[in-house]
Amino acid sequence: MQSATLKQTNHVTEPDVLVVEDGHRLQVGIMGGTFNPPHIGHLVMAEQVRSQLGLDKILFMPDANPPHVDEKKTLPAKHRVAMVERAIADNSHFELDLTEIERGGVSYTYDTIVALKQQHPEIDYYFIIGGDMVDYLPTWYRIDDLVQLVQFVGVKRTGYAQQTPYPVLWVDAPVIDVSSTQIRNKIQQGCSVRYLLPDPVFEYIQKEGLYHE
Ligand SMILES: Nc1ncnc2c1ncn2[C@@H]1O[C@H](COP(=O)(O)OP(=O)(O)OP(=O)(O)O)[C@@H](O)[C@H]1O
Ligand SMILES: O=C(O)c1ccc[n+]([C@@H]2O[C@H](COP(=O)([O-])O)[C@@H](O)[C@H]2O)c1
Repeated sequence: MQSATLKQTNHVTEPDVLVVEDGHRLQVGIMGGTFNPPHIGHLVMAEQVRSQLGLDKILFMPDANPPHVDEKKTLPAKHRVAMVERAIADNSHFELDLTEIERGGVSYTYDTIVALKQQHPEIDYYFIIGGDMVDYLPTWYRIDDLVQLVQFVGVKRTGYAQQTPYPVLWVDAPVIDVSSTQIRNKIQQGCSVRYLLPDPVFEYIQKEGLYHE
């Protein structure tokens, strides 16, 4: 794939101004999640998808209220946004996107992709999900319409084929068996989480006293 030239603003609350200068469509991945907190599993899968599919960039998009998670258990958006900023700061291909936080309400991916495609018809979007989530795609809001608008990318265990009624592009990546839930539990138990998330994220958690109760 020939790469397109990106021109972007640094203002995180506005969608980036993306200009295709050589006539090629931009290929942009979306890593959506609660990021409570972001961890190396998210970063490894995003980087593997970017590199293996030759995507121009990956948008890290924290959700406002995730469709399948109990709202009361989710940390306020300002903390999750601050942690994502810190987690992706050293990768120039990664970018924070506040589309869902700013829209508020339940973050249905269909609504998000419709909004993004209206703003940027020149971009092809790839929505990245963990292989385990692919089984749940039939439960997603307006999934039959959504698959017409976005290419789903499933990150799978090497050599493990998965069946799905929907078109999913599979990418192999090392299995990093870590989750935000596991990290929250470890912090609460006073157990080390070093190397499970980037140091700047852990420093933020400590500074703000998150997850200790
Ligand atoms: N270790 C991992 N390896 C591959 N994919 C992952 C991993 N952790 C999360 N994901 C994927 O990242 C996306 C966002 O996940 P999310 O922010 O909910 O993280 P999580 O670790 O699953 O959180 P929680 O434990 O709170 O449910 C989802 O598509 C999920 O499948
Ligand atoms: O739109 C839906 O129905 C839908 C259902 C489940 C998950 N999602 C999106 O998938 C991403 C990962 O979800 P989660 O619950 O693992 O944080 C996040 O961006 C959610 O908004 C979307």
